[in-house]
Amino acid sequence: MRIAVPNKGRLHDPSVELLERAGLHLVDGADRQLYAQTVDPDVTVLYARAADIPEYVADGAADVGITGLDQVREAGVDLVDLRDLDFGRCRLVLAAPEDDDSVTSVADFEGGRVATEFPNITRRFFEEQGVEVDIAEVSGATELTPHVDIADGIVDITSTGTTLRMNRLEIVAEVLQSSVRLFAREDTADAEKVQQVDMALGSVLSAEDKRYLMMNAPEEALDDVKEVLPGMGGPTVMDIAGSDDVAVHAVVEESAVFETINDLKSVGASDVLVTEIERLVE
Ligand SMILES: Nc1ncnc2c1ncn2[C@@H]1O[C@H](COP(=O)(O)OP(=O)(O)OP(=O)(O)O)[C@@H](O)[C@H]1O
Ligand SMILES: O=P(O)(O)OC[C@H]1O[C@H](OP(=O)(O)OP(=O)(O)O)[C@H](O)[C@@H]1O
Ligand SMILES: [Mg+2]
Repeated sequence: MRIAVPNKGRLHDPSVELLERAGLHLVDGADRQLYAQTVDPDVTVLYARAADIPEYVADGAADVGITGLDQVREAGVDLVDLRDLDFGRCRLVLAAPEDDDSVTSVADFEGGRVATEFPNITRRFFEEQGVEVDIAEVSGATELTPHVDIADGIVDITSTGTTLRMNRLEIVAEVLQSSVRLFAREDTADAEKVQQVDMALGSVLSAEDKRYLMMNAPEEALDDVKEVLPGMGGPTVMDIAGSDDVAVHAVVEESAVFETINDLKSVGASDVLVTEIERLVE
């Protein structure tokens, strides 16, 4: 099975890190190679540009791919969106110069010109809105084009909004919300290996916002301890040799840890350890 992974750009590092954390260690994963083997002899990584990954998966060069939803929509291929991997979160927006009052709505662009690295998404967006525009395809620095009379506005990626602000552009409309996903083809989505990879990636994401709590508690405090533990299922309780205390282990939402520890202390728990969880297969 072959996974297409961004070879460079901002998606490369987090994609590789996620695979590593999922246990799919790259054994000859030197950067900028075309292929890398993983610890699973049946799983190979194919490095490709984020923008080419949708085609690679659609054509069968890879079985699954990790890339942005924006790239899949732009490529216009029909892939199965298996899982949101929770990074590369951004929005594609239509934006225009702050000081240009002639383009403050989508309809204002009628007969105008829009510069973008995403011509297909942009064309579909304006078609759906029933607005006719010329599209100028550019390959970078899109934000400059309205200031040099190449376009009236742009369709481009924004996340923090810094780039738009720096270029004195304001958002006119949202075109697409994107994030990085695991994509498969219709005919690979149910394959056993694909499901295993999907589950492994999912187990990393599920573990991210959880913590593993370990503590000691007097046996008679056990009911109170259980009461204040909001965890998944019941806690694991173990005898401690030569002690009247028991050891209690539980998985707790990270957001609840602070409050839970205070509650645990007040019902008599001691020696509370909080650790991160690498993976959680539910
Ligand atoms: N500012 C951002 N915040 C969050 N995600 C982003 C941002 N910019 C881009 N992305 C996501 O990352 C994807 C790839 O962007 P990136 O800039 O790494 O690639 P690229 O510019 O095509 O790289 P290159 O041209 O160097 O191969 C985008 O399609 C989008 O899904
Ligand atoms: O809202 P912001 O946080 O400012 O992010 C938006 C910017 O991020 C991306 O560029 P990137 O940094 O990937 O540079 P690139 O143009 O070289 O791809 C995108 O093309 C925008 O220019
Ligand atoms: Mg970029």
